Amino acid sequence: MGYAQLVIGPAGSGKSTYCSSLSQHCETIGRSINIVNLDPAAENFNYPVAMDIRELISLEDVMDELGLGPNGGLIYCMDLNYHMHLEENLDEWLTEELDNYLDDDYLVFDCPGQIELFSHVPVLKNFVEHLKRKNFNVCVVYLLDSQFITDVTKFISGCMASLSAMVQLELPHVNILSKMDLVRNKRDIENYLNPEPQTLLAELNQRMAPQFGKLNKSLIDLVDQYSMVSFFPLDLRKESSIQYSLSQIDMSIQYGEDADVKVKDFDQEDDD
Ligand SMILES: Nc1nc2c(ncn2[C@@H]2O[C@H](COP(=O)(O)OP(=O)(O)OP(=O)(O)O)[C@@H](O)[C@H]2O)c(=O)[nH]1
Ligand SMILES: [Mg+2]
Repeated sequence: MGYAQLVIGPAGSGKSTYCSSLSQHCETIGRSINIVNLDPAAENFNYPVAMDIRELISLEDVMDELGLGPNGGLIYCMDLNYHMHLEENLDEWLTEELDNYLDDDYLVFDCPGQIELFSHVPVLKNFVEHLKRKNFNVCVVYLLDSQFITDVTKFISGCMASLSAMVQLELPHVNILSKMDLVRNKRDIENYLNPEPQTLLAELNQRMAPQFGKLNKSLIDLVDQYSMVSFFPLDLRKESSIQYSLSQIDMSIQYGEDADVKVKDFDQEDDD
């Protein structure tokens, strides 16, 4: 059994930075972890790259040859079904690369930020099926920028994007609020880490015209029913914060038996 995190989230939400901090953290604690670049548009990394999709396909070539823009080009690059005509397709490339990893190996996939990849295009879904066939326990790590969460409407839109990924990928799912170091007023954010549905609804109603009342109620019910209004704050300056997120993720993919101990290590007090 292998283990994998699929790191997704809106463009610029901090996925690659998270991967590099995680890589450093694991090096510090002497844990083996392999970061995979799945972003054909990526230019440079601050982490050692174990596998790199750019070996297979480059966004620049696709844009040049097919006359696509950056977003269309990226979706093209990522789609397994489009690769039939390539000498080597993504499926084969993955199979070959994954064969280098043994039981118990832990992979972290740094995905591109195009929201289409996890909202309606089946690319990541196919990719996940492939990992499952290869006997990987996979979970989604959805990163949302803390700066999104300064008001309730942005929060709901971030939740909806996360929900698309949950519905489409059907995997264990960990929501993380990234860039906590940028949060000035901690109290604002704390209200959103584990909010009461009723409070959210009241805020939403206050922000919007009265005719949206029913829609707001349905939205909040939906978010509540998927019990997804729960984000872990991640502050990359703090080892304890990285450790805590990692322990939550590990639990969701049943990695390691000492997960309980790791949770206890986290001292919430040092956040203040
Ligand atoms: N202050 C702060 N800045 C961050 C943090 N994480 C990422 N950033 C900054 O946010 C920007 C985007 O970070 P990336 O890690 O490239 O984000 P990404 O999600 O990989 O972006 P795409 O791959 O383009 O979707 C960069 O300027 C980072 O330096 C963080 O924890 N704190
Ligand atoms: Mg990135």
